[in-house]
Amino acid sequence: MGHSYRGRRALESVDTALPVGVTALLGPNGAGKSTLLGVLSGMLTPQRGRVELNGLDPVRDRRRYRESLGFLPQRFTAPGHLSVAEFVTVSAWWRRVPRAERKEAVRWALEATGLGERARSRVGQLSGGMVRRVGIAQALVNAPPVLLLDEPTVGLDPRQRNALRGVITELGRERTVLLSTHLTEDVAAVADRVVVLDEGRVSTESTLADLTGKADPTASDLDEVYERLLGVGQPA
Ligand SMILES: Nc1ncnc2c1ncn2[C@@H]1O[C@H](COP(=O)(O)OP(=O)(O)OP(=O)(O)O)[C@@H](O)[C@H]1O
Repeated sequence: MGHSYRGRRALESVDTALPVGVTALLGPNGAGKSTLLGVLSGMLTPQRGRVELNGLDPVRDRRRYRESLGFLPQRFTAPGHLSVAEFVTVSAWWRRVPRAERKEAVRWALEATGLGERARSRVGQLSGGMVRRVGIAQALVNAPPVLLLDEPTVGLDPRQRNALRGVITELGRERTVLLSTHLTEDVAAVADRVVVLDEGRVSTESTLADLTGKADPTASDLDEVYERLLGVGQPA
């Protein structure tokens, strides 16, 4: 599938299937990562080709499509007057978490993102990193089979980044997680597979082990491979 903004091609032709597990989406600035995640989330409609998620079409099956995924957009915002718990509860309602399960779902999502203590804080009074965590909590709240996370670790402090990596690894055991990142540390810590986008095309699609020739590659192993693949040095 492909996508253009006012005639300018941002995604050329991407044809990929996403298995269960964590796939990291890598690529230089402007490669089309956010556009791809936007199209997969159903927020952007591809001008060419189609998207399907477990047999669901984002337009034809709008409601069920939305319920089967969680999406953290690159520029996540939330109404400042709501408390963290209120906002995540509204997200749970929107994604049709049954009323009887909503409280527990919100508790779990806030716990997973380290927001348990901030449940009553107003979103408008939180720091940038905290708002990012709220964005991750709303993506997780219905424990969807597919999670799309656009740069989830940006703005998080090191402790939270590590905690979130643990949560993502856990979620990836049974779900499909696609996350974009510029940090090879994120990739080494959580990913099973890597998709590299370059100028709107998939230039590489591989397991981490095949890509690096190592069973348990480190971030610097990945930096080396990345440099070789794109000839651009480290991810921007
Ligand atoms: N709303 C928009 N209107 C016009 N052009 C856009 C828009 N959003 C993105 N683009 C263009 O589409 C291309 C792909 O952008 P995209 O944000 O998908 O890349 P990215 O890989 O996520 O980049 P980054 O790593 O910087 O976040 C870029 O050339 C960008 O300038």
